[in-house]
This record gives sequence, structure tokens and C-alpha cells, in this order.
Amino acid sequence: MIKAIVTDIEGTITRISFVKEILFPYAVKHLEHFVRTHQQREDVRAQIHAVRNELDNPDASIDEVIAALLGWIKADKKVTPLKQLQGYIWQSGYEEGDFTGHLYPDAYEFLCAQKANDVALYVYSSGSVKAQQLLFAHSDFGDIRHLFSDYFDTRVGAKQQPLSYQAILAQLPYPPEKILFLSDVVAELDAAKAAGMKTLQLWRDAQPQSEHHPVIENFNQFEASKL
Ligand SMILES: CSCCC(=O)C(=O)COP(=O)(O)O
Ligand SMILES: [Mg+2]
Repeated sequence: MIKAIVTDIEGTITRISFVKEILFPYAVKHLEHFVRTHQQREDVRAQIHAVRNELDNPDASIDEVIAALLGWIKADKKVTPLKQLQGYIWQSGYEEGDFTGHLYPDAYEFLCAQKANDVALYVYSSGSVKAQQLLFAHSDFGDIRHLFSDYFDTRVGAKQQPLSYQAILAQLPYPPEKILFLSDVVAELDAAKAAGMKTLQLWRDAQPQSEHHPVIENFNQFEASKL
């Protein structure tokens, strides 16, 4: 029996177009002003330093840093300092009511039902923990942060690396075979499976479909016995 679920966000419980057509454009629009205005803030300064490390150029100007960040958004690169900065930028969008965090209704019902059934819920997304918590605090269904026991982002490693799942498993009080990882991306499911976790693909937006993991199109099709 499954004791815990670790879920991806984009493409699994949240519509891909919410991230690509609302969140990313908002970050593009506000990034330059945000970075220039807040570059002396300690947490922002740390991320700018991390961008310079990624560029292997400790002397990169603020213009070069901003250009790199915008290029990474365009290419949907899951670079940790970009994802951390996006979290800071999206905060004002959520707080000013420009958007709410999209959740598929079937995903919301599924998460509530699992939690009520004493299955512990965790999140692992390329979006930063701050971005995850913002989305859940301002979701279409209100503040749902109470559902989740903990949150993980790319600071544990990239989502296509088995080592990242091992790092998460080291922090959870359950054996790997009692933990189900949910994602829309086959390479992420492969990495979780290599770490010993059970896996399930959400196949909602015609992404490549897995041949090696169970697949459902939405959570109404979820059957724990088929895992
Ligand atoms: C936490 S919402 C922002 C999602 C995001 O920035 C992203 O890159 C989505 O990645 P995921 O691992 O959730 O597919
Ligand atoms: Mg995803």
C-alpha cells in the first residue's frame, strides 16, 4: 500500500499552459525591473552570484545576467537561480490578483482524498519551493498548503537524475517502494523508478507517452491496485 505521494506540478496537477502562457510571460515582463531594483537585496544578490557561476563568469555585468535569465526562460531551462528568482517575481502577481494558481479539479479532489486516507503528500517541481507554495497558497481552490508535508525543488538536483530522488528519499520516513512519484515527463519517471519509487504518468497534453510506467489521463482513472 502506498504511504506517500511525491508529485510534480506542471503537466501533472497544473495545466502546462498556465506555466508557459501566464507565469513565464509575467516573469519575462517583470524580470529586468525586479533584478535592477532588488539587486542589493541579500537573497537576490545570492541568486545573481549563482547566475554568474552558471555563466562561469564572475565579472558578468548586470545586463549580461539579465540577458542570460531571459534566455533561460525562453528556452525553459530549469536553472536553479532562475527558478528561485521567478518565485520572488511571481509573488506580486499572486498577491495583486493578476492570476491564481491553476489546479486541475480532478487533481485537487485526488490530493484531498489521498490526504484524508492518511497518504502523506510531497511536492517535487523545478519551480522553486517558494513558487510552489505561492501557487498552492493562491490556488483556484484557495490556500491548499495544509495538504502537503514538504516541498522539494532543484536544490536537491535535476528531476531527470536518480540521485535527486535518492536525496528526497533520504528525507522521507518511508521505504522507496511505498512512495509513488507522479509526473508527465517520462525521463523524470525513469529517474524516480531507478531510485526504487513507484511511478505513474499523467498523460494530459499529448506529451510523449511512457511504455514502461503506468499511465492515466486524469486522476479519475487512478487505481492504487494497478500500480
Ligand atoms: C511551481 S510553479 C512553476 C513551475 C515551473 O517553474 C516549472 O519549471 C515547472 O516544472 P515542473 O517540474 O513542475 O514540471
Ligand atoms: Mg511536469
